[in-house]
Amino acid sequence: MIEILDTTLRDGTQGQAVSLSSDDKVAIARRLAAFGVPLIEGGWPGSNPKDAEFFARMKGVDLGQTRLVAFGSTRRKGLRPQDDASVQAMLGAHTPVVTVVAKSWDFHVTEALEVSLEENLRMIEETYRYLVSQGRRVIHDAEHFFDGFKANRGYALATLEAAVRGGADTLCLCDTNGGSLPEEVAEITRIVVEAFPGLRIGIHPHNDGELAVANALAAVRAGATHVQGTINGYGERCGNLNLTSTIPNLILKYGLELEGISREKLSELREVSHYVDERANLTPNLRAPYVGDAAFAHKGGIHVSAVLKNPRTYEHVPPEAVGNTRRVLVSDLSGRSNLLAKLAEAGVQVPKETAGALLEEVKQLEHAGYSFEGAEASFYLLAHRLRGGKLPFELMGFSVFMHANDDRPDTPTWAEATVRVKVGESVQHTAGESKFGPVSALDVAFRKAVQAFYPEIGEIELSDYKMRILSGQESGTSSGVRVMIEMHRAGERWTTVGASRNSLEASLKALTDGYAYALVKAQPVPQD
Ligand SMILES: CC(=O)SCCNC(=O)CCNC(=O)[C@H](O)C(C)(C)COP(=O)(O)OP(=O)(O)OC[C@H]1O[C@@H](n2cnc3c(N)ncnc32)[C@H](O)[C@@H]1OP(=O)(O)O
Ligand SMILES: CC(=O)C(=O)O
Repeated sequence: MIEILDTTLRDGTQGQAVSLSSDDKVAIARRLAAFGVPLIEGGWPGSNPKDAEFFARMKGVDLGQTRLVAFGSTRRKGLRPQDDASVQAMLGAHTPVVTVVAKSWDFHVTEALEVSLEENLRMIEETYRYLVSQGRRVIHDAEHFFDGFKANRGYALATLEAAVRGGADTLCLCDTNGGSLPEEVAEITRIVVEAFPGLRIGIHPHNDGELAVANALAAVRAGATHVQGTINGYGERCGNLNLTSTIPNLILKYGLELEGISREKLSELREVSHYVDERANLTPNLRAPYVGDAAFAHKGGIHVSAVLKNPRTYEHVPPEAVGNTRRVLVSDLSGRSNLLAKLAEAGVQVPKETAGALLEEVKQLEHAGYSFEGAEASFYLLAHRLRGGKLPFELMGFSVFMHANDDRPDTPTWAEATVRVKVGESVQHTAGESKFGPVSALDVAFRKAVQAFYPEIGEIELSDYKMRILSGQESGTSSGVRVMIEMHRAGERWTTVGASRNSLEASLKALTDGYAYALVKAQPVPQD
């Protein structure tokens, strides 16, 4: 049975760009407890008022089977634990479990702590004896254990012995600098497991060599039964062990049982990962194994063709096992299978023989700068048109003027736009203005032209607008651009694409596709 200690709220917040309010910390602790994480390290109460406040707020919170853990360090040199403010703050958090970081590398003892090797051993033993006497379970975080072991094996093992004499029940071996290799971790962990029978041995790897997951798995194979990491791998420098990759590896690949986190619970993994990113105000990693949007996204035509026949051909685990979904991407690397699968998602059945024309057009447009991979609404419209479906309007032309008031520099610039749009048999010629720029003015003019015929477009809002220069085009301001636009209405979101050497034309194409998609989707889909 493997015990997971989540340190997202402590070591995770030591990562660059990771900052959590105490509200965020409470919410994340609740979510992790509902997921079944047995130990949640909430922070260092002696470090800052926010962490102290978090532990005070958590006193009234029921986390079920989950136990909250306070973090701290061994007593300062020359002090009794009873007189050490940091040790007292750990106790003041009133958690049943504490994790204590202690030095195990002789170099660190003399260089960073600036104490003798003997004093460090006393600091460990006395701190733990005191914490245990106060009713705490003590997890010993052996900082730099692997580097320490390689430098001075005898001393590194002596620090563990001091921890055991003090009453620690878990010896967690930390790869603090994150540079160890899996074979070293496996060998050293095995030696420690054999040297301390009956004690729980743990692993706390960092990801500086991008080996944290491999190192955790190596340690577990060598006998470690306690694993420390963070959701999404947040943490100091390159991050901590990513639990969102490690937990499914332990359960699905090694068939191990995890305390509190069952196979069924694993189906919440993607949601937990995105919840924590949302709380931390960080964009989810597209390519995150198991939980990322791309983790089960198939793009190559050959892959899609095979996946549609049997998903195991290109998927190492079923996406639903971790709460993710399979996605088929449409691009210039597509075959007819991609297109057919994408159309089927939208409820449109097309025989494989008639998908050739659509495939050809997709490849031509992608060559011209379009990207349908993330612009599923534009792809849908393209398919609709090629299958003889009518579009609700036709854009016939547009013009844009920018006005700047040179003699009144305090007056903002403003844009004026006109559009000509054919709706049914009627040609509308309308104008719009905006102080927010030419795309906004075009939008005002366009809505004016179309809204009398389709009042529902008044409910549609723009949520995102991205423009980027097309790769491979190094022609300065005359380079082609691609514009991606996201729109929403009543909880539904869709994305469109436009590409051109003229940024306004690309914008207007993506914008009008966005409105057309909403109107076309509202009509019944004609079937072949
Ligand atoms: C591997 C890890 O992730 S360990 C956790 C690291 N996390 C953090 O440091 C975040 C929270 N830290 C803090 O808020 C502050 O650093 C505090 C409150 C802990 C200490 O602040 P300060 O008292 O101003 O000390 P400062 O941060 O400058 O230096 C750290 C001190 O801790 C000492 N120290 C380091 N490790 C240990 C240890 N295991 N046991 C005892 N003392 C330690 C250092 O020797 C140094 O002492 P010195 O001031 O006598 O030189
Ligand atoms: C304790 C800890 O966070 C480390 O050694 O990395």
